[in-house]
Amino acid sequence: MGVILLDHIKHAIFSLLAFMCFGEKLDDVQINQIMDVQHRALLATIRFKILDIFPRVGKLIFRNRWKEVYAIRKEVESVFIPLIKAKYKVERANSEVHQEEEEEKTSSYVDTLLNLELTEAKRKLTNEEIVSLCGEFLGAASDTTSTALQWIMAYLVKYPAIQEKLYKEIVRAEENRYKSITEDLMKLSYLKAVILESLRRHPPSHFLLPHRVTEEMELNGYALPKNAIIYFMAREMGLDSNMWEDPMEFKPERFLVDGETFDITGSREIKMMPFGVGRRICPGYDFAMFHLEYFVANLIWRFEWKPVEGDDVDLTEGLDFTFTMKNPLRARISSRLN
Ligand code: HEM
Repeated sequence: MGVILLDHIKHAIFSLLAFMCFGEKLDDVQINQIMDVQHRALLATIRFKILDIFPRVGKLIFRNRWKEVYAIRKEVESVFIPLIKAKYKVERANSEVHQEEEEEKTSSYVDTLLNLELTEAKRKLTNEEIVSLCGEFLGAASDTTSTALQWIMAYLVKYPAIQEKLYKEIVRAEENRYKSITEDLMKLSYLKAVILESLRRHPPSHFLLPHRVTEEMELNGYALPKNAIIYFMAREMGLDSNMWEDPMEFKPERFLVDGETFDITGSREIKMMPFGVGRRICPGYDFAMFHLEYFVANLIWRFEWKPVEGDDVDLTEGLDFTFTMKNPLRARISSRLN
């Protein structure tokens, strides 16, 4: 039969991100509630894209759609604001009593936002502004990371030799007992190569966010007028046969070049851009890489993953918010600890 992995991946990633965002270990009921409202808010941004095009006239013509947008926004606020207010109370109590201890504690995203002072406006952020920023954080981080993790696991299920090689690297690191989990992960070059190869083959976003040309210019003989909107084709870059040998093949070894670390930020050379590059690069790329390394290392270290009999692991892409697996990964999992 096998387990369908996607729901578990989504729940695990979302729980971690909600902890980073609100600084609380929320229970499953709260996590499901945030996931649900966040999902519907994201769907609304896609369904109601037209409202961006004619914001003023649209308010009259599409009155009912605007009502729906406000309703979903109110729902998001009703879930997020109590969590923000709870943080606010803790902040105040702590700053009155233990200011020094507080400085040493790890902050959540909401803590940072509560402390932020808008220097020009000389004010703090409102609760509603914090809700929007938390929504952006969870929206940008959750689907992308879950999608990437599912693709990586799909390749490891499909290619047992690659899974075995990765497992051996993880076990070696365990035996060597590096100082901390972060240090362990940094030394696992094959793990990093597997993740990079999967991001090259299946970047969760095929296009980056739209970028606007700020001044008229010429690029490779093409005239780009001021204010033109540019879409970068991230997926095509990773599959360019001028850059990559056998681009359709899954070969993590291509990222193991003489102990060199591949520069995902593209500051030396741009060969692929699953996170974008330059000034607008994904601000969470380092987090995302760390989370992927952490989850993949632990899932492979603890369990052996096999395809379901008669299922060859279908790598066809389908579109959700990101480019995910059309047929979600199913796998047979057995503990390696027996
Ligand atoms: C595998 C996981 C991820 C992938 C593939 C990914 C990819 C991207 C891409 C392609 C962009 C657009 C860059 C551009 O237009 O130049 C972007 C933007 C963004 N990402 Fe990520 N991302 C991931 C995870 C994360 C995480 C974990 C966070 C937060 C902790 C995050 C927060 C953001 C934000 C806030 C933006 C918008 C930045 C802006 O408007 O300039 N992302 N991401």
